[in-house]
Amino acid sequence: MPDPLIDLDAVRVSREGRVTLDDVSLRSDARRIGVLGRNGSGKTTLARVIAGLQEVEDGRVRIAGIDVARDRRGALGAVGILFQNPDSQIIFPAVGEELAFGLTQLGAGDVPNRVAEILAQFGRSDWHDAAIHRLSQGQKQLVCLMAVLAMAPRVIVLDEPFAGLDIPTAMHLRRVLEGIDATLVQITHDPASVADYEALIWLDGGRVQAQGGAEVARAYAERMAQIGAGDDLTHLSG
Ligand SMILES: Nc1ncnc2c1ncn2[C@@H]1O[C@H](COP(=O)(O)OP(=O)(O)OP(=O)(O)O)[C@@H](O)[C@H]1O
Repeated sequence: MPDPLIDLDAVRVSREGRVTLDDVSLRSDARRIGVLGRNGSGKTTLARVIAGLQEVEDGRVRIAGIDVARDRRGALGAVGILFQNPDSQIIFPAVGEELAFGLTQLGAGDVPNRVAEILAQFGRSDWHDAAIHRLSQGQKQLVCLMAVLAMAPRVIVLDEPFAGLDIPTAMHLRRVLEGIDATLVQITHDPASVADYEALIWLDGGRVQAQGGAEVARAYAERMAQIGAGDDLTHLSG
Protein backbone atom coordinates (compact mmCIF):
# COMPACT_ATOMS: atom_id res chain seq x y z
CA MET A 1 0.00 0.00 0.00
CA PRO A 2 1.45 3.44 -0.89
CA ASP A 3 2.16 5.85 1.95
CA PRO A 4 -0.78 8.10 2.79
CA LEU A 5 -0.68 11.81 1.93
CA ILE A 6 -0.47 12.69 5.63
CA ASP A 7 1.89 10.35 7.39
CA LEU A 8 2.84 11.10 11.01
CA ASP A 9 4.18 8.31 13.14
CA ALA A 10 4.77 8.46 16.90
CA VAL A 11 5.58 12.18 16.87
CA ARG A 12 6.98 13.75 19.99
CA VAL A 13 7.62 17.47 20.45
CA SER A 14 8.90 19.38 23.45
CA ARG A 15 8.85 23.14 23.78
CA GLU A 16 10.92 24.81 26.45
CA GLY A 17 11.49 21.49 28.16
CA ARG A 18 7.82 20.56 28.23
CA VAL A 19 6.31 17.74 26.16
CA THR A 20 3.59 19.28 23.98
CA LEU A 21 2.97 16.33 21.64
CA ASP A 22 3.56 12.77 22.72
CA ASP A 23 3.23 9.66 20.57
CA VAL A 24 0.91 11.30 18.03
CA SER A 25 0.28 9.30 14.87
CA LEU A 26 -1.94 10.36 12.00
CA ARG A 27 -1.96 8.45 8.75
CA SER A 28 -4.66 9.59 6.38
CA ASP A 29 -5.73 10.13 2.81
CA ALA A 30 -9.00 11.77 3.84
CA ARG A 31 -9.82 15.01 2.03
CA ARG A 32 -11.08 16.67 5.20
CA ILE A 33 -9.31 16.11 8.48
CA GLY A 34 -10.33 17.74 11.75
CA VAL A 35 -8.04 18.21 14.76
CA LEU A 36 -10.05 18.77 17.94
CA GLY A 37 -8.80 19.80 21.33
CA ARG A 38 -9.07 22.31 24.11
CA ASN A 39 -6.79 25.30 24.67
CA GLY A 40 -3.24 24.13 25.17
CA SER A 41 -3.93 20.57 24.00
CA GLY A 42 -1.27 20.78 21.29
CA LYS A 43 -3.35 21.59 18.19
CA THR A 44 -1.21 24.47 16.97
CA THR A 45 1.92 22.46 17.64
CA LEU A 46 0.51 19.66 15.49
CA ALA A 47 -0.45 22.18 12.76
CA ARG A 48 3.14 23.46 12.77
CA VAL A 49 4.52 19.92 12.59
CA ILE A 50 2.34 19.14 9.56
CA ALA A 51 3.46 22.37 7.88
CA GLY A 52 7.12 21.59 8.60
CA LEU A 53 7.53 24.64 10.83
CA GLN A 54 8.23 22.58 13.92
CA GLU A 55 10.97 19.97 14.18
CA VAL A 56 10.05 16.80 15.98
CA GLU A 57 12.17 15.31 18.71
CA ASP A 58 11.10 11.80 17.93
CA GLY A 59 8.94 10.05 15.33
CA ARG A 60 8.52 10.56 11.61
CA VAL A 61 6.68 13.14 9.50
CA ARG A 62 6.00 12.91 5.77
CA ILE A 63 3.51 14.99 3.84
CA ALA A 64 3.08 13.82 0.24
CA GLY A 65 6.24 11.82 0.85
CA ILE A 66 8.21 14.94 1.82
CA ASP A 67 10.12 15.43 5.04
CA VAL A 68 8.60 18.88 5.45
CA ALA A 69 10.82 20.14 8.27
CA ARG A 70 14.02 19.37 6.35
CA ASP A 71 13.01 19.92 2.73
CA ARG A 72 11.57 23.41 3.00
CA ARG A 73 11.25 24.00 -0.71
CA GLY A 74 9.47 20.66 -1.19
CA ALA A 75 7.28 21.54 1.78
CA LEU A 76 6.05 24.75 0.13
CA GLY A 77 4.48 22.79 -2.70
CA ALA A 78 3.16 20.09 -0.36
CA VAL A 79 1.55 22.05 2.44
CA GLY A 80 0.34 25.56 3.19
CA ILE A 81 -0.89 26.92 6.50
CA LEU A 82 -3.23 29.71 7.55
CA PHE A 83 -2.98 31.00 11.11
CA GLN A 84 -5.60 32.74 13.21
CA ASN A 85 -3.68 35.99 13.09
CA PRO A 86 -2.69 37.04 9.55
CA ASP A 87 -0.16 39.49 11.01
CA SER A 88 1.95 36.55 12.17
CA GLN A 89 2.13 35.34 8.58
CA ILE A 90 2.59 38.50 6.54
CA ILE A 91 6.16 39.69 5.94
CA PHE A 92 6.01 42.31 3.22
CA PRO A 93 4.44 45.78 3.16
CA ALA A 94 2.63 45.41 -0.18
CA VAL A 95 0.21 42.72 -1.36
CA GLY A 96 2.02 41.92 -4.62
CA GLU A 97 5.36 41.38 -2.85
CA GLU A 98 3.74 39.15 -0.27
CA LEU A 99 2.16 36.98 -2.96
CA ALA A 100 5.40 36.81 -4.94
CA PHE A 101 7.51 35.72 -1.98
CA GLY A 102 6.28 32.14 -1.59
CA LEU A 103 6.26 31.58 -5.35
CA THR A 104 9.86 32.77 -5.59
CA GLN A 105 10.86 30.48 -2.71
CA LEU A 106 9.13 27.64 -4.48
CA GLY A 107 11.21 28.32 -7.59
CA ALA A 108 8.08 28.95 -9.68
CA GLY A 109 8.45 30.39 -13.16
CA ASP A 110 6.90 33.68 -14.26
CA VAL A 111 6.10 34.90 -10.76
CA PRO A 112 4.65 38.32 -11.79
CA ASN A 113 2.12 36.61 -14.04
CA ARG A 114 1.09 34.15 -11.37
CA VAL A 115 0.66 36.95 -8.86
CA ALA A 116 -1.52 38.82 -11.35
CA GLU A 117 -3.54 35.65 -11.98
CA ILE A 118 -4.31 34.92 -8.36
CA LEU A 119 -5.31 38.56 -7.74
CA ALA A 120 -7.58 38.47 -10.78
CA GLN A 121 -9.12 35.18 -9.65
CA PHE A 122 -10.36 36.95 -6.51
CA GLY A 123 -11.31 40.16 -8.33
CA ARG A 124 -8.56 42.06 -6.48
CA SER A 125 -6.21 43.11 -9.28
CA ASP A 126 -6.29 46.62 -7.79
CA TRP A 127 -4.59 45.30 -4.64
CA HIS A 128 -1.23 44.63 -6.25
CA ASP A 129 0.45 47.73 -4.82
CA ALA A 130 -1.85 48.12 -1.81
CA ALA A 131 -0.26 48.58 1.61
CA ILE A 132 -1.14 45.53 3.69
CA HIS A 133 -1.22 47.46 6.98
CA ARG A 134 -4.18 49.41 5.66
CA LEU A 135 -6.26 46.30 5.03
CA SER A 136 -8.81 44.93 7.51
CA GLN A 137 -8.24 41.61 9.27
CA GLY A 138 -10.53 39.85 6.80
CA GLN A 139 -8.74 41.43 3.85
CA LYS A 140 -5.36 40.43 5.31
CA GLN A 141 -6.61 36.89 5.78
CA LEU A 142 -7.67 36.90 2.12
CA VAL A 143 -4.10 37.95 1.17
CA CYS A 144 -2.76 34.99 3.21
CA LEU A 145 -5.27 32.68 1.55
CA MET A 146 -4.26 33.92 -1.91
CA ALA A 147 -0.58 33.46 -1.02
CA VAL A 148 -1.24 29.85 -0.02
CA LEU A 149 -3.46 29.07 -3.00
CA ALA A 150 -0.94 30.59 -5.43
CA MET A 151 1.44 27.81 -4.46
CA ALA A 152 -1.20 25.13 -5.06
CA PRO A 153 -0.20 22.92 -2.12
CA ARG A 154 -1.70 19.43 -1.80
CA VAL A 155 -2.57 20.06 1.85
CA ILE A 156 -3.80 23.23 3.55
CA VAL A 157 -3.74 23.46 7.33
CA LEU A 158 -6.25 25.88 8.85
CA ASP A 159 -5.36 26.91 12.38
CA GLU A 160 -8.66 28.66 13.14
CA PRO A 161 -8.04 31.37 10.50
CA PHE A 162 -11.65 32.56 10.53
CA ALA A 163 -12.08 32.96 14.28
CA GLY A 164 -11.60 36.74 14.23
CA LEU A 165 -13.64 37.46 11.11
CA ASP A 166 -17.23 38.60 10.80
CA ILE A 167 -19.76 35.99 9.71
CA PRO A 168 -20.11 36.88 5.99
CA THR A 169 -16.32 37.21 5.54
CA ALA A 170 -15.71 33.88 7.28
CA MET A 171 -18.46 32.22 5.23
CA HIS A 172 -17.00 33.57 2.02
CA LEU A 173 -13.43 32.45 2.73
CA ARG A 174 -14.68 29.07 3.93
CA ARG A 175 -16.63 28.61 0.69
CA VAL A 176 -13.51 29.45 -1.33
CA LEU A 177 -11.58 26.78 0.58
CA GLU A 178 -14.28 24.16 0.29
CA GLY A 179 -14.24 24.66 -3.47
CA ILE A 180 -10.56 24.02 -3.99
CA ASP A 181 -8.87 20.80 -4.87
CA ALA A 182 -6.70 20.31 -1.79
CA THR A 183 -6.82 18.30 1.39
CA LEU A 184 -7.88 20.46 4.33
CA VAL A 185 -6.68 19.90 7.88
CA GLN A 186 -8.81 22.01 10.16
CA ILE A 187 -7.69 22.79 13.69
CA THR A 188 -10.56 23.67 16.00
CA HIS A 189 -12.05 23.45 19.46
CA ASP A 190 -15.54 23.45 17.95
CA PRO A 191 -16.79 19.93 17.14
CA ALA A 192 -19.75 21.24 15.09
CA SER A 193 -17.41 22.75 12.50
CA VAL A 194 -15.84 19.37 11.67
CA ALA A 195 -18.74 17.03 12.49
CA ASP A 196 -19.06 15.87 8.88
CA TYR A 197 -15.33 15.42 8.27
CA GLU A 198 -14.07 11.98 7.28
CA ALA A 199 -11.21 11.82 9.74
CA LEU A 200 -10.97 13.35 13.20
CA ILE A 201 -8.27 13.36 15.83
CA TRP A 202 -8.88 14.56 19.39
CA LEU A 203 -5.86 15.83 21.31
CA ASP A 204 -5.75 16.13 25.05
CA GLY A 205 -2.63 17.18 26.91
CA GLY A 206 -0.56 16.54 23.79
CA ARG A 207 -1.74 12.96 23.40
CA VAL A 208 -4.32 11.38 21.13
CA GLN A 209 -7.49 10.92 23.16
CA ALA A 210 -9.47 9.47 20.26
CA GLN A 211 -9.21 9.10 16.51
CA GLY A 212 -11.85 8.09 13.96
CA GLY A 213 -14.94 9.53 12.29
CA ALA A 214 -18.06 11.41 13.38
CA GLU A 215 -18.23 9.50 16.68
CA VAL A 216 -15.11 11.39 17.80
CA ALA A 217 -16.84 14.77 17.36
CA ARG A 218 -19.84 13.49 19.33
CA ALA A 219 -17.70 12.12 22.16
CA TYR A 220 -15.70 15.36 22.29
CA ALA A 221 -18.86 17.51 22.38
CA GLU A 222 -20.27 15.39 25.22
CA ARG A 223 -17.06 15.61 27.22
CA MET A 224 -16.81 19.38 26.73
CA ALA A 225 -20.42 19.81 27.87
CA GLN A 226 -19.68 17.73 30.98
CA ILE A 227 -16.62 19.81 31.86
CA GLY A 228 -18.48 23.04 31.12
CA ALA A 229 -21.33 22.03 33.44
CA GLY A 230 -18.94 21.75 36.38
CA ASP A 231 -17.33 24.57 38.35
CA ASP A 232 -13.87 23.04 38.56
CA LEU A 233 -11.31 25.35 36.94
CA THR A 234 -8.24 23.34 37.88
CA HIS A 235 -8.07 22.14 34.26
CA LEU A 236 -7.01 25.67 33.31
CA SER A 237 -3.86 25.54 35.38
CA GLY A 238 -0.65 25.47 33.34
N1 LIG B 1 6.46 28.89 21.73
C1 LIG B 1 6.21 28.06 22.74
N2 LIG B 1 7.17 27.80 23.66
C2 LIG B 1 6.92 26.99 24.69
N3 LIG B 1 5.76 26.37 24.91
C3 LIG B 1 4.80 26.58 24.04
C4 LIG B 1 4.95 27.44 22.92
N4 LIG B 1 3.79 27.45 22.23
C5 LIG B 1 2.95 26.66 22.90
N5 LIG B 1 3.53 26.13 23.98
C6 LIG B 1 2.92 25.20 24.94
O1 LIG B 1 2.59 24.02 24.25
C7 LIG B 1 1.34 23.50 24.71
C8 LIG B 1 0.44 23.29 23.52
O2 LIG B 1 0.19 24.54 22.91
P1 LIG B 1 -0.58 24.67 21.52
O3 LIG B 1 -0.53 26.12 21.14
O4 LIG B 1 -0.05 23.68 20.59
O5 LIG B 1 -2.04 24.26 21.95
P2 LIG B 1 -3.43 24.58 21.25
O6 LIG B 1 -4.24 23.35 21.43
O7 LIG B 1 -3.23 25.07 19.88
O8 LIG B 1 -4.00 25.74 22.16
P3 LIG B 1 -5.00 26.96 21.79
O9 LIG B 1 -6.30 26.35 21.41
O10 LIG B 1 -5.05 27.72 23.08
O11 LIG B 1 -4.34 27.74 20.69
C9 LIG B 1 0.79 24.49 25.73
O12 LIG B 1 1.07 23.97 27.02
C10 LIG B 1 1.59 25.74 25.48
O13 LIG B 1 1.79 26.43 26.68
